[in-house]
Amino acid sequence: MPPPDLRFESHTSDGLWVHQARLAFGDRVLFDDVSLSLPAPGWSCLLGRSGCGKSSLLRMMAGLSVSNDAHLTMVDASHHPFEQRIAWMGQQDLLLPWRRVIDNVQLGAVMRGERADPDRAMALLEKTGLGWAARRYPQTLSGGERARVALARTLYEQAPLVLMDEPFAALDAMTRLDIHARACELLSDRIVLMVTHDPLEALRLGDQLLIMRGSPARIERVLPPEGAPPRDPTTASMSRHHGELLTALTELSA
Ligand SMILES: Nc1ncnc2c1ncn2[C@@H]1O[C@H](COP(=O)(O)OP(=O)(O)OP(=O)(O)O)[C@@H](O)[C@H]1O
Repeated sequence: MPPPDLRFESHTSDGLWVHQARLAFGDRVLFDDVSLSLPAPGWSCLLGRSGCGKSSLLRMMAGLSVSNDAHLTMVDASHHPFEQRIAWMGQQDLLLPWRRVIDNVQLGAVMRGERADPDRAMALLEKTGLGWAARRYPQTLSGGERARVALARTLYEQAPLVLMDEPFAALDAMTRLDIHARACELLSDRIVLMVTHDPLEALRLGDQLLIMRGSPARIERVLPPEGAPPRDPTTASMSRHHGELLTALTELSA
């Protein structure tokens, strides 16, 4: 049997735009009339001080209810509704302990009542280096291995837009470097918007860095160092950019 085709046609080659995003809780306006543009394909990393509304913006883009006073418009060239075209990866892997790893990868299809594709799930596990773990249960895996299962599950969803809320925050530095490289390769055909608190992670992965600042917050676009992601974190240029970004973020927090 031929291997499953893991290529992906996004139909969003012109990028994706968010317009007029507004979020308020009562009198407290977190952001208003915020716009951002996400390249397709490409990684955008969203940074900003704690509480400025990064996760809320991501949740709003995912169509989740955040507040009675929350609104945004999302458009891309396809003009298809976004509900079926978004994958989510958060800090918690949300793997079901009573299902084997391969069944966790296919969970979305099962929950939607669709026919699962075990060959495709297996091929994605192989791609994340976890083919050997397909029949294991999640609790028998390390944190880094579980994160790779969650990545395979995200990839299983053929969604052009992948929203990530600090997906690698709980991992140690070496495990993070490894999963950065894998995620970068495997999600290279998607539009990724990732919230992160780690400037180095943003510099390593981002095609663009978006910084939320101010009250109400607005979004500033910062270009990362030259070179294609995943960038080597040990170069002098990365160290310099890391320092500059940390300073900028510290100033924002003052
Ligand atoms: N239901 C709610 N009612 C009132 N305030 C809320 C509600 N949900 C969130 N907030 C507030 O909205 C603000 C933005 O929260 P959000 O989690 O989006 O921030 P964030 O930038 O992602 O923060 P962090 O970086 O710490 O995760 C916070 O101050 C939070 O307390």
